Amino acid sequence: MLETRNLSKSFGAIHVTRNVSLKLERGERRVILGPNGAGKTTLFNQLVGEITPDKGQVFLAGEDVTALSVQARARRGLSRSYQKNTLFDGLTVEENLGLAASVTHGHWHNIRYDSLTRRDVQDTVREVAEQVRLMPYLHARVSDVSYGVRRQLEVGVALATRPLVLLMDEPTSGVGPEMAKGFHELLSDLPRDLTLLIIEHDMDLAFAVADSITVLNYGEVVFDGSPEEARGSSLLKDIYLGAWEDA
Ligand SMILES: Nc1ncnc2c1ncn2[C@@H]1O[C@H](COP(=O)(O)OP(=O)(O)OP(=O)(O)O)[C@@H](O)[C@H]1O
Repeated sequence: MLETRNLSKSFGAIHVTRNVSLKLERGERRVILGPNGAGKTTLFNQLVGEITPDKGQVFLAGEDVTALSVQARARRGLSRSYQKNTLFDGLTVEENLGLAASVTHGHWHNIRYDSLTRRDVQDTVREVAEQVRLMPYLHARVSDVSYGVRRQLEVGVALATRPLVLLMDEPTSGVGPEMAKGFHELLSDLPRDLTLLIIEHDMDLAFAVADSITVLNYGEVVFDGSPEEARGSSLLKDIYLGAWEDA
């Protein structure tokens, strides 16, 4: 469903992505681990089209999308849930989901005042709100909800675009342990045919959600395997030092 072949990117003399080849099957849930500066976010930026690789290719559902824009990739089903603020604070949770769903359903005209009343948009909003557990917050203004609810909404907005592949960059960063646990459950309950690629520092999340784990170090894939194999890997213990004992 999502594949990279020998993806490489340098900034000046620094090789941030080195010949990265990944292959995610439809419905696979892959977590990318790696120490700070390993090149995880830069890899995501190349997958979605924000950064052009120096070398290599990106394939989405079998199509070479390397030369396509962010928007063209999004239209083909590649969606990213952003860590940075991409929500409309002055609107409600429902309106934020509705705007994303409106675009998906092609209601570009008079987007705020007309399209949100449409049946197809409302159905998508309800379905997504249930998936990301936002039903109790639908009518709350985004500026009034907690940080954790905002994180859920960011995932919801991405889901409302009906993606084939969803990329998430540290979805639980900054939320407390209780909230993070709820988030793991939420991710585990997402539709099984949705392909997920998640950058994560939190080992609990990685092992709870992943079918497979890829580890980057200095821009290079140093491990690709199951969570069980990852747990047994001495190489990864070396890379992460004490972090594994906390997992
Ligand atoms: N636009 C840029 N210009 C120059 N160097 C960059 C640029 N973007 C990233 N880098 C460098 O590339 C390296 C990898 O950064 P990246 O953010 O991809 O790592 P990361 O694995 O996501 O790290 P973190 O876990 O801290 O988010 C870092 O050394 C960073 O300073």
